[in-house]
Amino acid sequence: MKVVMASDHGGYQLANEIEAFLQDLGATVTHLGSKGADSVDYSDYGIPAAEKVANGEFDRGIVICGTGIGMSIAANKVKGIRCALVHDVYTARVTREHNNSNMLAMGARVIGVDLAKEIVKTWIKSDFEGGRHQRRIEKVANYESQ
Ligand SMILES: O=C(CO)[C@H](O)[C@H](O)[C@H](O)COP(=O)(O)O
Repeated sequence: MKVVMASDHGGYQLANEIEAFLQDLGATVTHLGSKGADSVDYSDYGIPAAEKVANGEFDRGIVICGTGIGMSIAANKVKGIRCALVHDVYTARVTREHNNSNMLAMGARVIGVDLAKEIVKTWIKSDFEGGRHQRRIEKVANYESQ
């Protein structure tokens, strides 16, 4: 699986941990940055990451800022992106099964490294169930296309 990552100054430390963790899981990871403590704007990193998922260059995207909120809002502005802001293992699984989320957002100022790794592992390994959920995400996609 090819995964693109993005973070800002609030998320880069957790993002570095998650990048290594994803590689241990067997994923091919590209981290667009930012990778340091200098203050940056999450939109400058989150939107390019989302575009690379939307255009098929990457299978999934993981974006991390202080809260995860800015990154998730930015990513979800890109057509075709279903970015889920997740801070627990249950919704990590269900957002794959029900929403077919193609991006995951987390807040490094909200959760710790161990929980973030559990969330990422669950999200990577869970599959979309289709059926009634396909109909629902299609309705969202149709609205997005108007
Ligand atoms: O959480 C975020 C956006 O939703 C960002 O990661 C920022 O860290 C947050 O907005 C705080 O920004 P600051 O410049 O570090 O105060």
